[in-house]
Amino acid sequence: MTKPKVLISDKMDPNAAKIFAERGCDVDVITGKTPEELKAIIGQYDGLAIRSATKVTKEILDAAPNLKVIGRAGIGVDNVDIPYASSKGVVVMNTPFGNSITTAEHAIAMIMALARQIPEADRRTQAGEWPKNDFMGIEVTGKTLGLIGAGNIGSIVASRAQGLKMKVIAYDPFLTEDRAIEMGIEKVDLDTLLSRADFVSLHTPLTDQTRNILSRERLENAKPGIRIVNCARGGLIDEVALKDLLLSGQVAGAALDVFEKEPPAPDHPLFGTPGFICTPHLGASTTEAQVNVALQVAEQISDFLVNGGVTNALNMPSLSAEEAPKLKPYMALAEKLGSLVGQLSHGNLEKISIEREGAAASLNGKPITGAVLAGFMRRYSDSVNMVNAPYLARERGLDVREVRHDREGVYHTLVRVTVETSQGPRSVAGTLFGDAAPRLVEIFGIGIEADLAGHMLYIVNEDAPGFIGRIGTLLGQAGINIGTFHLGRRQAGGEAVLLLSVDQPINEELVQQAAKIEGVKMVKALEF
Ligand SMILES: NC(=O)C1=CN([C@@H]2O[C@H](COP(=O)(O)OP(=O)(O)OC[C@H]3O[C@@H](n4cnc5c(N)ncnc54)[C@H](O)[C@@H]3O)[C@@H](O)[C@H]2O)C=CC1
Ligand SMILES: O=C(O)C(=O)COP(=O)(O)O
Repeated sequence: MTKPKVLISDKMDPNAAKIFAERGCDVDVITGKTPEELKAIIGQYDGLAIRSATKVTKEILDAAPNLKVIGRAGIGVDNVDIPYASSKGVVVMNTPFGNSITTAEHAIAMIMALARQIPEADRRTQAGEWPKNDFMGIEVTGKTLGLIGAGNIGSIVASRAQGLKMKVIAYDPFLTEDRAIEMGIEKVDLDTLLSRADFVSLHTPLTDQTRNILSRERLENAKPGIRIVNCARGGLIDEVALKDLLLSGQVAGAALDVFEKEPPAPDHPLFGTPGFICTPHLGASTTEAQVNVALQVAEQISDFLVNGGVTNALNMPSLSAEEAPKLKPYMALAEKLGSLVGQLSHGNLEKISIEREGAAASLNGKPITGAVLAGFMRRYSDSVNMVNAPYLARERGLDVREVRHDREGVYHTLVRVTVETSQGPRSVAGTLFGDAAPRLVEIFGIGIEADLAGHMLYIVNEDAPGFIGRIGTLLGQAGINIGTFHLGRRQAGGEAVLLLSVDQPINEELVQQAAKIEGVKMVKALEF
């Protein structure tokens, strides 16, 4: 049997190459390639081990017919086009915990560096000055630290900051009151956090919800003299606004480890701004963390290529060979239902129930529950997969109920997902056609039949003549082609839902235009 070939395309601890060789893979270490150069060589590899520098785009994936697995030695996978990798059958894995302590420590280092202006004081002292009178710092003891995102890294930062006698408050839609109490922190909304925090530290992935979360408006309305640390992802902060507000004194200091574009241009607006310090994406760069993630990623990739084992995959379930064929379509259904309910629910999400009815009741419920939770939490975390979703849900205090009904209802098999939101319970249900094809059959109490796939538009409206024509015209004028069209309603003339699959992504502007059409109560663009 020929050995699987693996490429390590980013700088990685040498232990990774050693493990690959020991576990039966041929490994090449070729770093620093341009996308064009990578495209030229990627075709020969079965596995790719990366950090954040390699961008695994559609073009790279199209040039990689043999690629079976991508392993990220680290956490964030926003440099990988996961939907496209999934469509090409490429498994994407990360190492969700290997560098979290190290990154949390970097955030703490940034807090201290800001409080005492260490980089500037060092620069001027080494330049021969003795600027003792120019640097009046602040103590962190007794100050309030506001965490945006309290997952793995955020919660480690919280405990370290508590050791420094800071008061910690957090904004995270997935943080329950119980978990907050356990961590000894206070859960608040974002505006409250910004009005109270002396320091803010960001620890979320970059998603549609978190992009520009520290916008100009939010920064302008924050507590005067606030200090900001970002060791998560570029794109979470409006960098130009940050410069203006540092200059005005509204923001007293900012420490960035990550930038919207990396590496940033040499004339980046923030460079040279008083109160601004930065590091070149060093959050994960310690010997300990790099050994951890290199070993883990090499073990995971080689286990997959040599034995078929799946660990920390973001787009594939872990399953035994016997159960797999029967459960696979259920898991696809479950993930779609979880994702739908996650995309349509807002507010404090503390409870989720997964009911299996008819044929589904007799199956192993764990993978189905895992798939629902993975779909549900996907938009909150890069690291969630069907295997770790139940664990993460438990850790975050999400109350997960699994219910089996042996009776058969209208459908021979049914999976129902209900979340308790601050607006009350919201439930969706689906079945399998021909035991293979997942279909949504109910949405918030309204019967409908639809395949949940690709780009979709969900509309709640008053059932009235002429409405569908108006939506069709709007999409047509925007050059959006409708693939499928599904309707449901409570009763004639009552509340109706419309679910469209479309060939192009729907932008926020179009959503706003659709929301203005007469009779429309709610519009949401969905992605599956
Ligand atoms: N600078 C560096 O070198 C490193 C950066 N990172 C980045 O740190 C970030 C956090 O990593 P982990 O803590 O491991 O991830 P995690 O998945 O454990 O935690 C992320 C948290 O953000 C929360 N969140 C999601 N959407 C939110 C929103 N709209 N508002 C507030 N909170 C929201 C989630 O509920 C979750 O608790 C990731 O972006 C990761 O890529 C990770 C390692 C090294
Ligand atoms: O693990 C992560 O998310 C990181 O951002 C670390 O990035 P790096 O591997 O140091 O390029």
